Amino acid sequence: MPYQKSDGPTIVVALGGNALGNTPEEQAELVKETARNIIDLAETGANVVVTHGNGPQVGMINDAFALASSQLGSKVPAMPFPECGAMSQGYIGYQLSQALLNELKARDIMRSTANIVTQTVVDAADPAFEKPTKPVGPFMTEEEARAQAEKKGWTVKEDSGRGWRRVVPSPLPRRIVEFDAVRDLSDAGYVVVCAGGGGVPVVEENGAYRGVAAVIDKDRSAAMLAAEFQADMLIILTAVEKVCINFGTPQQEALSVMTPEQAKAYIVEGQFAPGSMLPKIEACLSFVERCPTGKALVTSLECAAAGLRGETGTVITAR
Ligand SMILES: Nc1ncnc2c1ncn2[C@@H]1O[C@H](COP(=O)(O)OP(=O)(O)O)[C@@H](O)[C@H]1O
Ligand SMILES: NC(=O)OP(=O)(O)O
Repeated sequence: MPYQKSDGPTIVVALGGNALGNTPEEQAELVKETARNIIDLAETGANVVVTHGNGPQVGMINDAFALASSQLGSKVPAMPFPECGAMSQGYIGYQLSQALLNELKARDIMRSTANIVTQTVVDAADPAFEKPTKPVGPFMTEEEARAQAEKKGWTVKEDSGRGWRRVVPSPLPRRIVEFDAVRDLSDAGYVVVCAGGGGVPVVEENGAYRGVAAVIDKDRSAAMLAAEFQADMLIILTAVEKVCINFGTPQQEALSVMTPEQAKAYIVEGQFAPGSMLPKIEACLSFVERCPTGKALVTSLECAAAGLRGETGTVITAR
C-alpha cells in the first residue's frame, strides 16, 4: 500500500549528539528514545525530515581505519575522510531509520522511513579550509590532545569547556545534491533521514563532484534543508530545554521567544558560545530569514512534542 503524505506541517529536525551516544550499543539504545520523540511529532500529523550530527562518529571511523592501516598495512587501506563521513551517515542512519520504522510499526502508523546518504556542495575557496573549527572524535585531556597533534599533524582545540578534541575544517553548506530525492520521498509519505553530519562535503569541478576532507555543521545544513523545503518549522534538538542568556552564571535566564533582531543583539553581546549554541542560533536566523513565515525552535529531545505545542523551548520567529 502506498504511504501518504500528511496534510500537516513540514518539520525539519536536527538531532544533537545526546540523541546518539558514543558507541554502537549506546547509540542503538538511545535512538529508540530518539525515535519515540520524533514519531510523537509525526503522530501529530507532521511530515518529518530528520538530520543528525556525526562529529564523534566520523572521528571514530577515521581513527579506526588509521590505526588498522598503521598495524595491518595494505590489508586495510587508509580511508579518506569523505568516505568516513559517508560511513558515519550509513551507520547512524541505519540505526536511526530502523528505530523510527520500529516505532511506526509499534504504533500501527502506515508510514515508512528512508535513509539517504547525502552530499552537500561547499565552496572550494571557503576560508574555513584554512582554519579548522569542527570538533570530531573523542574528548581528550590537553596533554593527550597535544601529543596526538604532534604525532598525527592534527589541529586540536578545547571544546566549549568539555575537554580537548581534534578539529577539522567546517565549510558552509551551499546546496544539498540529493535534495530532489529527499523531497520526493517526503512527498511520498516517508520519514526521511538525510544530510547526516551536514552531508558529505563535496566541491563541484568541471561539472563533477569530489569529496573533501571536512565536516559541515549539521545545524547549518538543517537550516538550508528547511529553507529549501519551505518548511513550517526547523526544530534543533540538543541537551537544553531552552536557550539562555547569561548561560552558566547566577544571572542565567531562559528565553521562550526571540525575534531575529533580539537574537542578533544577543549574538553581538556574546551570549551564545561559539562551537555550541552560536551555530544553532545562526542556523535558526538563516532559516527564518529565508522563510519569514517559518518558526525555528531550540529545545531538548524530551521536550520536542511539548515544544511543537508551544509549551516549552525557545522559538525564533519573525512573526
Ligand atoms: N546561551 C546558551 N544557552 C543554552 N545553552 C548554551 C548556551 N551557550 C552554550 N550552551 C551549551 O550549548 C550546548 C549545545 O551545543 P552542543 O552540545 O554543541 O550541541 P549538540 O546537541 O548539537 O551536540 C548546550 O547543551 C549548552 O551546554
Ligand atoms: N556534523 C556535525 O555538526 O556534527 P556534530 O553535531 O556531532 O558536531
